[in-house]
Amino acid sequence: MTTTEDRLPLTAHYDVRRDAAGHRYLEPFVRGFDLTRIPLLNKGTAFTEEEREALGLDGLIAPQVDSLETLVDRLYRDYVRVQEPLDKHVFLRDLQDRNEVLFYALLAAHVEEMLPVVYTPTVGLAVQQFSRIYRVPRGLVLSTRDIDRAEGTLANVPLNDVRIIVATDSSAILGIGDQGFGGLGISIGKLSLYVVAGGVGPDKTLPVELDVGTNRQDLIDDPDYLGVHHRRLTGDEYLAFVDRFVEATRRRYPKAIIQWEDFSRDAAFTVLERYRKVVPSFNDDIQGTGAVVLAGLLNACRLKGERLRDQRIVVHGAGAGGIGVTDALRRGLMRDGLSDEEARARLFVLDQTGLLLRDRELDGYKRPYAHDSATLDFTYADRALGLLETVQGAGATILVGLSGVAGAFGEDVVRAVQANTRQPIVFPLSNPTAHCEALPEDVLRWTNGEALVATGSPFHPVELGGRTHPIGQGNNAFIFPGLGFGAILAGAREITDEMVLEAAYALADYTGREHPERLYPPVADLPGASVEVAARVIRQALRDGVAQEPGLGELDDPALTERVRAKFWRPKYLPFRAPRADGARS
Ligand SMILES: O=C([O-])CC(=O)C(=O)O
Ligand SMILES: [Mg+2]
Repeated sequence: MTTTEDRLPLTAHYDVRRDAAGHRYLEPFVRGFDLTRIPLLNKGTAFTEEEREALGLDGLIAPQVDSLETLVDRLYRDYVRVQEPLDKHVFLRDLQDRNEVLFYALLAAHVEEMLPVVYTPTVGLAVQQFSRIYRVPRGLVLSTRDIDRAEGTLANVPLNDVRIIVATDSSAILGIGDQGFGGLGISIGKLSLYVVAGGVGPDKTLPVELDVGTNRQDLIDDPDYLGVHHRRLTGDEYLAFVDRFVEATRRRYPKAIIQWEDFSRDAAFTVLERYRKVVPSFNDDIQGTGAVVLAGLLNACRLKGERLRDQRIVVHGAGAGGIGVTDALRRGLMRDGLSDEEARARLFVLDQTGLLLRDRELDGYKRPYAHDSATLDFTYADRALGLLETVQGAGATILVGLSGVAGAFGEDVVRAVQANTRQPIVFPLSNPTAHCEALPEDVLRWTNGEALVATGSPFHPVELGGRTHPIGQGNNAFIFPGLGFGAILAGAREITDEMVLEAAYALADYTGREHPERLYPPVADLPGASVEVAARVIRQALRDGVAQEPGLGELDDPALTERVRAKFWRPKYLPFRAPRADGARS
C-alpha cells in the first residue's frame, strides 16, 4: 500500500517550480482555507482573482485584492501604534506566524527600526517571557520527552530542504543566563536575520530548542513554564542527547548547516569541537562574536592610523564570547606578523575572579590564555588581579567587554585605558542593553569624546562637544548571516577557522570601503555587508578544499559576488498554480 508519505515529499506543503519561460511559481499541496493558515503560503488579501478561483479561496477572503506593497504600508501604520517593545515583538511574531512573506517584506523595509524588536535587545525580553507569549508552534523542540524518537520528531517538520539550523540549549542566552525552553526565541530571532540580512529563504531555516531541562528553580516550579520541569542533563547524558539530535538532523537534512547558539562556557567549546567535522557547523558566540570584534578592532586601528599588532588588549569576560574573541584576536595579531607567543603576550583575559593566570585553578577552555605570573611584566600581588590593575599593568589600549556585567567599565577603568593612549578603543559588548558594561555616552564623556566605542546592542548616536558620534553595533549579526549563506552556497562540508577569519576581514574591508568613518556599517546595510562576507567565505571554502558545489572555482571575484546577489532571497509573493491532476508541470 502506498501511504501519502510515499507519494508526497514528506511533510512539505508546496513545491516551487519554473514555467516554460523560466518564471518561478508555487504549487501548493493544500487548497482553500488551509492556504490561509500556513504562514509560508498565506498571502492575505493579495491572493489574485485567478488564484482565489483556482485554489478554492472564493468567499473566504475579503473581496479587495491588494498588492504586497499596500499590505506592508497598512501593517506599518498598525505597527507604529503599538507602544511597548515586547508588544511590538509579539505583533511582528504574530505576523510571521500568519503571513511570512509579508513579515519579511515589512522587516526589510524597516530594518533599522525593527531589528532591535525582533533581535537584541527586545528578543531578550521575549525569551524571558516566552512561555507567556507562546501562541502557535514554530521550529523544532527536542526535549527529554521525545529525544528517543528524534528521527520521527524531525520528520514532523513541514520543510523538506532546510539549509540552516540555529540550535540552542538555552544555557547562556545573551548575557541573561539559563532560560530553559524560552531560548527558542533566540533561535527564531537569529533566523529572521538570516533571511532579511543573509538572503536565505525562510523555508530553508529551522529554529531548534534542545530542551535538556533548566537549572532555574523558579522555572521548574512555575506551572506556566512550558519547557520540561527538571534540572539540566549533564555529562554523558547531555552529550548523548545532542548526538541524537545531530544524527537525526544529518539524516533528514543532509545539506543543513548548524549554528550553535548561546551554549554556556564548556558546553559551547565541547559541542563545537565534537561536531564541527561531523556536520558543517559553527558556534556563533565563540566564532561569530570573535570575527565581528576582530573586524571592528581592525577598523578602529585604521581610524587611529595604527596597527593591531601594536595594541595591548584586555578582554573582560571568559565565557564563550570572551575566549572566542581572544582566539580571533590572536589569529588577527598573527596575520599582522606576530608569532603565536607574541600574540598571546598582548592579550589579557579576565573572568569573574580576575586575570587568567596559570597558577589559578581554571577550566580547560580558559587555560590557553592564562599568563604565567612569574613572567608577567607587571606585579602580581598575592591576590587576583582585577580589571583596573590589569588595564594599568598591561598598558591596555583596547578594552573589550563580554562579561554580561552591567557597569563593569567604570570611569576609573576607562580613564586608565586613556592614560595609555589618547584614543582608547572601548567595546562594551554584552547583550541585551541592560547588561552592557558601560553606556557609550559615559565612555565618550570620560574620554573627552576621544574613545572609539562599539556596543553589542543598538545605541543612539552620542552628541558631545558639538560632534555626533555614531555608535557601531559590534554584534555577530554582521558575521553569521553572511558566513552561513556563504557556507550554504559553497556547499561547504566543514566550516573552517579560516572561513570565519576571512569573514572578519571581509567585514573590515567592506566597512573601510563603504563606511570609512565608521567601526561597523549601519544596521540598514546589513544585507550589503552579508553579501561581501558570503562571497569571501565561498572563496576561502574553495581555497580550503571544503566547497562541494561545482563550478564555483571558475568564477572571478565580481562573478562570485554576483552569484551571491542572484541567490539572495527577497520577499515577494510568487504566483500560485494548482497542481495538475496528472502531476505534470503546467
Ligand atoms: O544575540 C546577540 O545579540 C549577540 C549574541 O550572540 C549574544 O549576545 O549572545
Ligand atoms: Mg549568542
